[in-house]
Amino acid sequence: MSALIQAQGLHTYYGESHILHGVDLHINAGESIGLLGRNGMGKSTLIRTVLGHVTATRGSITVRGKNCSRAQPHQVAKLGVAYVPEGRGIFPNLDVRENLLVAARPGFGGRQDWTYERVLQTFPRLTERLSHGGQQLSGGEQQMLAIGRALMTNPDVLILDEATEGLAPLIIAEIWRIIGAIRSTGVSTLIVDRNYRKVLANTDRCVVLEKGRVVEEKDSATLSQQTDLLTRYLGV
Ligand SMILES: Nc1ncnc2c1ncn2[C@@H]1O[C@H](COP(=O)(O)OP(=O)(O)OP(=O)(O)O)[C@@H](O)[C@H]1O
Repeated sequence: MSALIQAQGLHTYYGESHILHGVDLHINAGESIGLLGRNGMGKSTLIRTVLGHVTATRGSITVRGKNCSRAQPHQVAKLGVAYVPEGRGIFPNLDVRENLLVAARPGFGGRQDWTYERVLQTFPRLTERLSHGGQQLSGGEQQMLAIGRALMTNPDVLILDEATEGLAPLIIAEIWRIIGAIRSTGVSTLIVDRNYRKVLANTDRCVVLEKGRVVEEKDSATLSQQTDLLTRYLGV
């Protein structure tokens, strides 16, 4: 299987701080990957490096075989990689409908699978809020809108960093349902979430980071049985 995203030997710094120490990551078409590790281990930095928000000082990144080691975020996005950032990034002054439509564009190779109607079918709650401004939405609705906006770009890979952070339990359950629904359509997902059990249950494979290094990489079903490893690396 050819990897949609292939990162090898990434070293990333913030100023003098050396955060990633030779990280490899690959995501195949249709695959769902979890990124696990305690706070501050480099999960968001890895995502930001792959997306081109930060440039690795060493290592290589390819997306669909194209060299993206020095790519800008919009170039990575054009290759079919969508990102739902921690903190959401919706337009507060636009209503739900406008927020979705302004994000719409064909995916890589002109794919237009995710129409406005289809996105709304996935998010019944947004359908009830179409004319509400972004700033009038609850945190959970804003998160759904952020995911909906990412889908409007017809991505092949959807990256979710702490998608359930700070939300009420019922809304969290709804977000996981949505992630499952997206996964079943064949879109690849890369998921970071504090609830490692949910990550393990909703992914094919997990990569565990500790202090900027990959310390485990296993299929999620196997890893979920290995409580010794989970205790060691996730402190649970
Ligand atoms: N913009 C930045 N400038 C300097 N240091 C940073 C910056 N962002 C993150 N760091 C540091 O880099 C390290 C890795 O952070 P990162 O956010 O990638 O970890 P994480 O595994 O995603 O953890 P968390 O769940 O807490 O976000 C931490 O020590 C953090 O303090």
